[in-house]
Amino acid sequence: MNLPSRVTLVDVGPRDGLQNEKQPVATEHKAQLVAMLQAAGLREIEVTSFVSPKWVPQMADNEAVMAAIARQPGVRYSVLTPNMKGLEAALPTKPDEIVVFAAASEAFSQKNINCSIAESIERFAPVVEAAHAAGLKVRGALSCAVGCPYEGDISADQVERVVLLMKGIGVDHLGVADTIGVGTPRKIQAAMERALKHYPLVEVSGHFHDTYGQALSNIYACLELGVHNFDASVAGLGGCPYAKGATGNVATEDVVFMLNGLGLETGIDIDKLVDAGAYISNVLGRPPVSRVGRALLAKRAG
Ligand SMILES: CC(C)(COP(=O)([O-])OP(=O)([O-])OC[C@H]1O[C@@H](n2cnc3c(N)ncnc32)[C@H](O)[C@@H]1OP(=O)([O-])[O-])[C@@H](O)C(=O)NCCC(=O)NCCSC(=O)C[C@@](C)(O)CC(=O)[O-]
Repeated sequence: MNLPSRVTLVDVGPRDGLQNEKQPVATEHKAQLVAMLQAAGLREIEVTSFVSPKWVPQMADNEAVMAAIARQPGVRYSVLTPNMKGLEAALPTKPDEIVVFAAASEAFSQKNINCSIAESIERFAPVVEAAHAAGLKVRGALSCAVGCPYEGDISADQVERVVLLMKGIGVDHLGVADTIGVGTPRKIQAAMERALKHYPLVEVSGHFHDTYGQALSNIYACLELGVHNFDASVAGLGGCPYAKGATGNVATEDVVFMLNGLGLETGIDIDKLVDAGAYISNVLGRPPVSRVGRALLAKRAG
């Protein structure tokens, strides 16, 4: 089987990873995390979100974080914007890309962004148009692509329905997200195939939480389809505020270790990545969730 020879990883740790932290994380630590990720070779980093600070207090310093990052040429910095208010606040901070986020589940859409799927698409349409007018690419995240914490199983038909809605408003890239990590390889492939019916391979990505330990298998299953863009979160940081019990995204270190073993290029230096994971874990006062991170740190310590 021919797997893609090169894989692009978006580290979503600074946003998805930290958004659910109860203790405030200082802006300087967030900026330092971004600096260490780019030093490790990450070329796409999801930095923050322009959402309501009442809903997600940890992201309230979005403007300050965007001002504090030391931008490196060739690195793309993305931010989440759920509505025009978010986009208008984000644009002056000069992101390279914005992310709108819908769900394949009505209940999750209500809990996460306080509106139905149809209303969310209506809200995103002017965001996409304005982002394009500003020369920015728009990624779309599609949450609960295989399962929802409120509705249970989600069918591939439900996924395709929202994929088409996103495509209809001009979203450039479609990220298939297993928000609560219940997906297994064939289910993930079924959801992914619906995205691939409407988006080219290069504009589809996987975003897999590792709650049930399936994320690496799911990434491999997507590689088998030729998908070569994935989100991951350094140190396995994260969890969604609207998906109780869901753990973080698959750890970037674990993904890079697997891809290195498969001989697939990422351009990422795993030792520097482990440093970034150790740094933020130290800030948070707990060991990295990443098994590779923990193993390599233990090896270093002798
Ligand atoms: C979407 C809203 C804002 C709707 O929230 P709402 O309450 O329906 O909005 P509203 O328009 O009625 O406004 C209510 C208040 O929020 C303010 N407001 C309104 N919009 C903004 C904004 N953009 N930035 C800052 N403030 C905003 C607005 O100004 C007003 O302020 P007030 O008058 O009460 O002082 C809210 O539901 C929200 O912020 N939700 C948070 C969603 C979120 O961040 N979820 C986590 C990220 S998604 C995710 O993690 C999943 C993903 C992407 O990783 C993939 C996966 O794994 O599934």
